[in-house]
Amino acid sequence: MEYLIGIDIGTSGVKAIIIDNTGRVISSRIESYDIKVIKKGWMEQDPEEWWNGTKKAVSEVIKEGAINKDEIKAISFTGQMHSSVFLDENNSVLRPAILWNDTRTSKQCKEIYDTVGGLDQLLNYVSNSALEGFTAPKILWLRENEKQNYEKLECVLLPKDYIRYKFAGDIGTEMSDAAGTLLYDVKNKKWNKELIKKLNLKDNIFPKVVKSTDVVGKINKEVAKELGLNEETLIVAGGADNACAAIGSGIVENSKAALSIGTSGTIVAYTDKNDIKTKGNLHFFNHACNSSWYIMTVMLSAGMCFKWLKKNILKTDKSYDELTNMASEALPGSNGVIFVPYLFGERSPHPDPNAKSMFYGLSSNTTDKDLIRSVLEGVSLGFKDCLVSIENSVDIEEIRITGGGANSQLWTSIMADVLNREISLINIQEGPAFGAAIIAGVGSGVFKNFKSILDKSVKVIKTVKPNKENAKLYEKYYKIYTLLYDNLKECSNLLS
Ligand SMILES: Nc1ncnc2c1ncn2[C@@H]1O[C@H](COP(=O)(O)OP(=O)(O)O)[C@@H](O)[C@H]1O
Ligand SMILES: O=C(CO)[C@@H](O)[C@H](O)COP(=O)(O)O
Repeated sequence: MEYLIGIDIGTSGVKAIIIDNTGRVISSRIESYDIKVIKKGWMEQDPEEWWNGTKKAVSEVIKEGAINKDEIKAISFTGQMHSSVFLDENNSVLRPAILWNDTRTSKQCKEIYDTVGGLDQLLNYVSNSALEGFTAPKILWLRENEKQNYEKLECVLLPKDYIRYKFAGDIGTEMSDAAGTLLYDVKNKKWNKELIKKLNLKDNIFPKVVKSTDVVGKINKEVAKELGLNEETLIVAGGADNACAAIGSGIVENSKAALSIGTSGTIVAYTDKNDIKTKGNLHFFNHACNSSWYIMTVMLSAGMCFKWLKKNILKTDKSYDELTNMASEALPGSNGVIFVPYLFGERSPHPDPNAKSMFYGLSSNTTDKDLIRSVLEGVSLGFKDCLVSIENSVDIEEIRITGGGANSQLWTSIMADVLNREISLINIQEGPAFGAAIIAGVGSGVFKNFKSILDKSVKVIKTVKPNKENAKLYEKYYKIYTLLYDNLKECSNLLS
């Protein structure tokens, strides 16, 4: 038997999983860590914590899997996108990593637009708009605020590439993570030297870019010894977490999309075309398979809204299942209440840090059941807003739902009704780590290609059809939902 390890450097922890050469998950382990909130909007993590977490998670997952370590053929990596690891000439970390959800760089985003001459020009360069979370504004921030660190800066890496460096000693990245830096020419697959020059950034700090499935070396002898792994274990480049989550859901051909109700909410749609026009309200990144691309929307708070309602408003110890049972007793439409989910501002389809969340339509008859249902409906309306934008660029025939929210029958049926689309549930809920293990398998030759192994291992286990009557009601709610953002934009700006 041959085995493969996938490692996901997530925001709340590192997850390691082992799969076998049929794509079956053998064991899975998470080691959690925290985000350091330095001050409002400043989010950091120490790469050393990722590394310690990784070593623990890998040791444990091997123990739990009870497999012969010599049969582990390859390891690959995935992780949070955009977060910056700054290295000096000795490849030592210069300062804690600035994370993808850090918003300290609004000034630098404006500088990027001013320097290149606006959104259209930036889209011509890198196919994406300047968002605070992306890597480029973080490098500009370092240059302006920590001059000494910028002077010592020799390389910028993404989180999973730093961990890959610790495993193999190889400094580099691959296309799907390079795409999220805002300095990579996504269409033509190379660093955009012209943009790097315009921004007057050092041009030697961007590492070589390989394909996700490239074998970048063998495991470093000391790490092999420490983790008890065979020195012949291959290290495969890997991919960004959203690309790997898409692979792990079988999104490897046109007209398929994955919709994830996690802490944030994403829709990722596959495309083999490099000329997608997005107006900057969608992300357009390189995929980690088939030399393709994907279009993505990101809602900053999706499942987060439900967690917030449970903890901050209802202040209850009831489980999510108990709460959704309560919500199922409220009628569709939540007794006239519409929830707008912009708890952290929003990214898609409105890149607007000032966007505000609200319950609209509260009355003296509103119950806690209505509030819970309205949160599930409001988050689903946010997904509808994203889907409408994506479908202006590509056609989607199949939507596969994943993430914690997909555990709820009620939420998935509300989603089907709001989107007025059939939704598929799949057997794999391992997320990006599973995609990384698949990449390890394709890269090391254990699997022939992505499609053949994913057709075998990722199966649709259920389809949820929309209820026509509810869909009609939610069509009306969607109209009101979009009007709420458009009409209250000025008030939201005034309140910010
Ligand atoms: N049984 C459930 N019913 C409804 N929602 C759930 C359930 N379990 C988890 N969730 C939702 O999923 C969210 C967590 O999603 P998950 O994909 O596990 O998180 P992350 O994106 O942080 O990895 C929770 O905040 C909650 O909103
Ligand atoms: O910013 C993005 C994508 O553009 C996020 O999806 C990050 O990639 C973080 O992912 P998690 O660790 O929260 O899953």
